[in-house]
Amino acid sequence: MEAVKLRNHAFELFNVSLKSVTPCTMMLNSLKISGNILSVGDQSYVLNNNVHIVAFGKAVIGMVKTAEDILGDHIVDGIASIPSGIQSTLKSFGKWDFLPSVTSKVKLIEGSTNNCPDENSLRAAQEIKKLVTKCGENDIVLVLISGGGSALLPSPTPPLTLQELSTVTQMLSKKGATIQQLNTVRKHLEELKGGGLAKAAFPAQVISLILSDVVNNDLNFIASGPTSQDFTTPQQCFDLLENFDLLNCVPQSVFTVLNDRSQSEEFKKDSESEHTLKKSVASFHCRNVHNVIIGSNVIALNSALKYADSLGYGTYLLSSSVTGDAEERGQMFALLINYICRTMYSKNKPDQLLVKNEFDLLHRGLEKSQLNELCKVVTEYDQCSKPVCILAAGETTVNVVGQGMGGRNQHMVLSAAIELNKLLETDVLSKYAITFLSAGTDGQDGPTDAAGASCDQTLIKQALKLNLKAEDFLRTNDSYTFFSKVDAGRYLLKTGLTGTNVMDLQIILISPIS
Ligand SMILES: Nc1ncnc2c1ncn2[C@@H]1O[C@H](COP(=O)(O)OP(=O)(O)OP(=O)(O)O)[C@@H](O)[C@H]1O
Ligand SMILES: O=C(O)[C@H](O)CO
Repeated sequence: MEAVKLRNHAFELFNVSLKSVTPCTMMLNSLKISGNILSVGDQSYVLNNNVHIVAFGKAVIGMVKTAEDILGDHIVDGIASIPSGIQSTLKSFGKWDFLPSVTSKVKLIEGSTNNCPDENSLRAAQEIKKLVTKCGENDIVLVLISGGGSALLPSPTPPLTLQELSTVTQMLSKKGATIQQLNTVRKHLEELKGGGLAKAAFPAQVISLILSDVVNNDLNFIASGPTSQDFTTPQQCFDLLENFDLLNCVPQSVFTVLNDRSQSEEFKKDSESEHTLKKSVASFHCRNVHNVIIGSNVIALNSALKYADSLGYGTYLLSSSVTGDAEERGQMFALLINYICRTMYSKNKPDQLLVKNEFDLLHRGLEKSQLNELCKVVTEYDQCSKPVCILAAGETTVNVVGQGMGGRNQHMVLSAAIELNKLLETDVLSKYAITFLSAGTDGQDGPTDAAGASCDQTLIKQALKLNLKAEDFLRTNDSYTFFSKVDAGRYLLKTGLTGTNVMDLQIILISPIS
């Protein structure tokens, strides 16, 4: 019973954190209007029925809606490239405040099912390019960007085709490339990325409002930095393809595009310095651009912490930038759960297994100071009989080798569950109710209909009773099938597309069994 209560709490915490990152709230905090003056951060713009909206990403539909509420008749026209099915999902969840009015001047184009660029998103990207290209210096181009923007703004440089672009990005993603690596390649294979949109919009005044889904909020990589100056090079793309052993697999046109780009003026060495000409060309086009990050996972984490506190948990924020291999991170979280249980169980008495646990965690990248602090707070919570809530967030990667269905969150949770099952042998875990949840705030983990999954220390044993061997599902990247089968799929978290996107959240809840 206790475990089910914790699982429900974890789902609630996740939903609360989603609410805190609704695009509407963040847009209202960022755009201020007084008379005909629009203020965005420290910049002001004169409004004169001169605003053109272009938007792309999983969270931009709600951003468009709020921009319309704020700017009203100043909006002339607009195009938004949004994920397939998002309007009907938002309607079915009653999220009317995310939906632009039927008389909206912004044309919504749905595309890129499962984050794969398609003809619809290609058309949206072409229309976006056309719209910004016709804008002059008195026009304001309001660019609304969120994660998923790369797939929703495909602009392959000929002779590369849309299909070939998809193939290359999927190959890299499945090999476990980070979003920075993936988007480095996209920036050199596509026209509108890496500052390309800013270039097309020049000389208009460009305001980019960006909801971050990238660790450390690096502008250059969110949706492949369409309005920010790029500092990567075609050579880096060759190196990446080589490192991932893909040089012999990618289509010939990839080499054509990268080679052409290497030879272009932008990348020729400036004879006077080691800098490339590219920097000055790009900074020229970006000088009219005001890029503003309007929100990130820190907001989501803080609201979850607050809610956990109101439920009576003692809370601790572990990290807002969890990266690395999902399977390894899953093991790390399991060890961390065990470490916390041991810390509480040992009541400050010498405990050799605790020392070993700490050593393992240090080995997996957690810092000594962090573990000391964690021990201290957990002991305090235990002394006043508080259950514990640890939160983390970020984006991991998976080296997909199998043919199964899954996503990085479900993969991580399955890996954690396997490790917890092994740790159960040490006997301390059985004295605590625990839940571990990892889920994507966009509501879609990989190409599945689940946002993520949760587990406790009994999951693997339950699966074994059904003749399901968790290790096999992990090896074949089939975590979704696994979670769908155990306990009638109750460990899966299904939110539908959420209309926001600030990476993934991890939630650990631990409570002593009374
Ligand atoms: N069967 C699978 N098992 C585990 N992970 C998978 C599987 N298939 C895909 N993935 C992982 O899912 C991720 C891609 O999912 P998706 O396209 O939804 O990315 P995303 O990061 O959520 O998108 P964006 O950042 O653009 O919003 C990659 O990390 C990929 O390795
Ligand atoms: O669209 C993308 O490139 C990713 O979501 C990172 O922003």
